[in-house]
Amino acid sequence: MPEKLTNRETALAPLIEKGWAEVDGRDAITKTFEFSNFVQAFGWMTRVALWAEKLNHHPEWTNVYKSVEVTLSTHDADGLTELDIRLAEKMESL
Ligand SMILES: C[C@H](O)[C@H](O)[C@H]1CNC2=NC(N)=NC(=O)C2=N1
Repeated sequence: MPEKLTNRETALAPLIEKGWAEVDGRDAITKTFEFSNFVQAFGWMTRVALWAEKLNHHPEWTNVYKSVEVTLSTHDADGLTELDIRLAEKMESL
């Protein structure tokens, strides 16, 4: 069972700088990624999906044309854990 973040502010700071935001009323983070077209957006989702499966940690996300709105939280912990930080960092690097 993953543990909730203890170093919350420190762990979130680099992601906030990259455009992630805390979700109101829920222990989760969100970011909308914008791409140049649908194929770029869906290609990125495909790469993220393979990593999500490898990490056994899955995003909540919605794709509309060339934008992907992502919310990350750990359902098993009912809040943010290190897994959300790792998946967010992976999303930034792909
Ligand atoms: C059984 C399996 O390990 C769990 O259900 C995993 C799968 N992916 C998951 N993804 C997310 N975001 N939160 C979880 O708690 C979670 N749990």
